[in-house]
Amino acid sequence: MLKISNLKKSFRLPTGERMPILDVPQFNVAAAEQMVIVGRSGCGKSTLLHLISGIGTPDSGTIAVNGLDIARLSEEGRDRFRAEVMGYVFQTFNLLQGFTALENVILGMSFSRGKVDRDRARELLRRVGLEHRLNAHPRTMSVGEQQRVAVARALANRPKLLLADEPTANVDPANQQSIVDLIRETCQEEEISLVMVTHAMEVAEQFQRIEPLEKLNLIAQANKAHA
Ligand SMILES: Nc1ncnc2c1ncn2[C@@H]1O[C@H](COP(=O)(O)OP(=O)(O)OP(=O)(O)O)[C@@H](O)[C@H]1O
Repeated sequence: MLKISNLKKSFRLPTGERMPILDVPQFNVAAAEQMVIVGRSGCGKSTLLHLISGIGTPDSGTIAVNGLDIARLSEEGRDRFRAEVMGYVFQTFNLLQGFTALENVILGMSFSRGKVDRDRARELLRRVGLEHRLNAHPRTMSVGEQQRVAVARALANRPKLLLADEPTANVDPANQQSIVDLIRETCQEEEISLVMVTHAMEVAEQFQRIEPLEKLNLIAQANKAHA
């Protein structure tokens, strides 16, 4: 499902110098596999998810998603491919403030070829415990409630690959587990591959495959050696 090879990414510093962030020789995720990436703050986890989703572009290397190298597509091609094939739970939610919870989830569907399925949107919101908040606007919702809307939106489109960046960072333990259960059950039922970033060890430990980014990323290894 996901095949990464020789992926490199750096950012330009204000001084003009380039700071290398990622050097990942290989990272693969099988169809319907569920795995987590862990690692210290700043080691490049969100950057890696941005590259996989095509929000960012690598300096070099290949990122094959469902057989297509996303790094070779135009920006428009990447946006379309992401809308059709991927779901993304952003660390900062990225909900549209002018729309209700239900509308935000429905909007997750309408950028793809799939037809809008209001019942699925309602069902996903029910499963994250927000059936009473369907018509609420994000600004009137708690941070944890907004996070749950973001999870429902990412699953709305029946993606093939779900990228989830700290999807339980802002919720209490009971809601944390219900979000993890919703994500994992939906991914299992619909054969969605899952790449989840988390700092919560009690979440990570529920997965068979836990990859510390420091192990995948030669830059993080070098930084650790110099620390
Ligand atoms: N657009 C950017 N320009 C310059 N530097 C950036 C940019 N985006 C990220 N970085 C830097 O790249 C490094 C990796 O950032 P990233 O957000 O991927 O880390 P992370 O592992 O997800 O951290 P956290 O666990 O704190 O969310 C950090 O040092 C960050 O400051």
